[in-house]
Amino acid sequence: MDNIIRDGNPTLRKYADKVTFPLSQEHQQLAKDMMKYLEVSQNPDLAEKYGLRAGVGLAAPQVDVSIQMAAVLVPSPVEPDDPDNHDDVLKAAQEAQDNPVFKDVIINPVIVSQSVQLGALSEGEGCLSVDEDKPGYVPRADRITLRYQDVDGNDHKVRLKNYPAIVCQHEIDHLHGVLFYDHINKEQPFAAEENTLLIG
Ligand SMILES: O=CN(O)CCNC(=O)c1cccc(Cl)c1Cl
Ligand code: NI
Repeated sequence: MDNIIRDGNPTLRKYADKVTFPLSQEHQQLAKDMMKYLEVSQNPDLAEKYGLRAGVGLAAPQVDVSIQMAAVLVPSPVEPDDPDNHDDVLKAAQEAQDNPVFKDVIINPVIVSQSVQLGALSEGEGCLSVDEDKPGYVPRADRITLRYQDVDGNDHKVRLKNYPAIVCQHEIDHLHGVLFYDHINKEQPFAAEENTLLIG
């Protein structure tokens, strides 16, 4: 996954192609590699060792494959007992990953319904394909109903809210050629429509 493309590469602005089943060997391997990247990037030691930015999602267009596939790994919010104790931090990161809030490779995802209620991460969003900081709220639907196929072609319909819902919308945006900062208010980046839920 050291081949993550950056903003400016036209692939990031394409509407990605639907995936056909059964998955080709190449697409099966890509799904595995993208999830592996997220797992490794969320392990503090390995992330440091390989110089990886942590990610909770990764979309195929970010590795220059314009298909509707994205890996999502939203860990549960486990805090270390003692944040200054390295072993505690590692243990917490492993535990957080072992029972994730949402973990799957979403293929041909469609948001079939979403709340009027908006939500935005209080810290804004980041993207492996956008090197410069883009401060500001990224207003999204706070709750979504998402239909997708997994790598085996099974249909799923899930209801997500708050952080996992935000992450999936960030990834689905990638499949539509949209980047998170497209949603940030240019005049007032931290102005959120009233009754926007600030998350985290
Ligand atoms: O598309 C995926 N990436 O660019 C990976 C790096 N960004 C993140 O993990 C990330 C960080 C903050 C908020 C959101 Cl929503 C996401 Cl997704
Ligand atoms: Ni991104």
